[in-house]
Formats: sequence, C-alpha cells, structure tokens
Amino acid sequence: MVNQLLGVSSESEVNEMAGFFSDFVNGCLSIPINLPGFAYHTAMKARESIISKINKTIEMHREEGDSDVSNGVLRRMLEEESLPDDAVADFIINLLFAGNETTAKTMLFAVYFLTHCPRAMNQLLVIDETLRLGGIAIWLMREAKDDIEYQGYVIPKGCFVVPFLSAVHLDENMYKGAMSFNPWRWMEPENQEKRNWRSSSLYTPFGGGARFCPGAELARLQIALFLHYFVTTYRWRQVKEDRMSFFPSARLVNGFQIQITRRND
Ligand code: HEM
Repeated sequence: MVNQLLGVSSESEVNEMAGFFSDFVNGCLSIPINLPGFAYHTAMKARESIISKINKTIEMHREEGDSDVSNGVLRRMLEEESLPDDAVADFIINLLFAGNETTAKTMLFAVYFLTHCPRAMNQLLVIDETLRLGGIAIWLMREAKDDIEYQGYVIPKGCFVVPFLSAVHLDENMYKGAMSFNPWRWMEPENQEKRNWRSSSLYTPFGGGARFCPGAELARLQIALFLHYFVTTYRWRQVKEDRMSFFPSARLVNGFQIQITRRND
C-alpha cells in the first residue's frame, strides 16, 4: 500500500512507514491526552513523522522530477496540482487508513472465525459472513441536507445521523443466530437478496449511496487471495483464548495469537 501510494519501494523505507503507521492507528481511538507515555501522544508524533516523510517525497519529486516517486498515487496528485501540499498529505494518510486497516483486520477476523469453524472453506461465504459479524465500519456519519420524514419522525435539515451498521448486521430479527459465525446462512433463499453488499439495505459492510467504499472490490479480492494462500500454505493453532469486542471498534481482545507452521502435505 505504501508503495502504491508513495511510489516508495525500498524495504527499509516501507518498514519505517509501517512502524509509524501502526503507532498512528493504535493511538487513533485512545483517550486524547497529548502527553508523553500516552498512546494518543505516540500517534500524534507518528502522524508528524508520516507527514514529514510525505513532504520529503514531494520535495524530491519537485527537485528531481521523475525519480523514486515514479508510480505512486502521490505523483499523480502532484502532477494534477489540484490540492495544496497539506491536503495531499492528509489524503494519503486517509487512504492508508481506509485501505490498510480495514482489509487487514477483516483478514484477521476471517482466520479467527475459520479457526472455530474449519468446515467453512467456501471463501466467498466466509468473507460475507466475516464482514457481517466482524464488520470494521460499525457506524457511518451523515448529515440531513433537507428535512427528512422517516417512520413518523422528522430529521431536521443540518442534523447529523449515525447509521449503526452493526446494529442491523447483528439484529436477531434480521439474521437468525446473529451472533454466531454461520457462513451457510448466505445460501438460504431468504438471504439471497440481502447478500448483495452493493445495494442491500440490511447488509452494508461497505456503506452505501454516494460515499460507498471505492475500495470494496479491491478489498474483497485481496481477502480472497489472502485466504486462499493462507489456508493452502499453512496450518495454524490458536495459542490463547480470544473473543470479539465491538468497543471502541471491532477487535479481538487478546490480539488473536496463533502459531503457524508450513503445510507439507
Ligand atoms: C474490508 C475492507 C474495507 C471495508 C469493510 C471498508 C468499508 C468502508 C465503509 C463502510 C466506508 C464508508 C462508506 C459510506 O460512508 O457509505 C468506506 C469508505 C471509504 N473506503 Fe473503504 N473499506 C474497505 C477497504 C477499502 C480499501 C481497500 C480502500 C482503498 C484502497 C478503501 C477506501 C475507502 C475510501 C477512500 C472511503 C471514503 C469514500 C468517501 O467518503 O467518498 N476502503 N469504506
């Protein structure tokens, strides 16, 4: 992802960015105390380092023209000159967050669910069920552009509305045994229409409407490739009890510790 966005390919530079980015993500949803020793402080420092790295890359591009920044999204943005530099840096960080954490965590949850349900090997069913039960985006944010009447209530223009995706995805009335991992539910005729993640209103892991996730297809492809490779190449064993929590966002409370060995069959 770093390579695609910044056009940086040296392993040490990618690893350095990955380290900053991991600190940034870990502190993003923490108590906002900006003092040394707090996760939030570490995250803010990491964000500064990421921005400084992006700015250096921009400078290099301007000084040397077509060099290291040859193929990334960053180069395209600089060529188009449509955004100021600070907005370019924010955009890149946003894409790193939107495109990396989400997919990586969904892969993690898929392996977690598979550990407890090894019979479920149909990748697409597993991906759909993982996105329902372990959806990364728990809620969205919308603003009413006009007065809206909905089920007898009026939502006045300018009000913020928070559609709670997991409240629907985990609702017993919508999904029988909603809290259990059951990929076969998606084969039931009553769920066929619901399963369409592009248009369904009861299954929206990638949001909906004008802000629908632009990375949805890419993410599903990446997860399918990962699962295929992982399941056919490795065996794994869970070494510590774990469980899902949805606060402050979907996560495995003990970080899902597993021991991996290469398959030799
Ligand atoms: C499993 C993986 C992913 C999930 C669950 C996911 C989910 C979402 C959701 C729920 C939204 C909000 C949609 C809305 O407001 O209606 C969103 C927005 C977005 N996603 Fe993803 N996403 C994933 C992967 C990706 C990837 C791989 C990329 C890019 C490479 C990406 C880029 C974005 C961007 C740029 C937005 C903002 C769109 C806008 O506001 O117009 N996402 N994503």
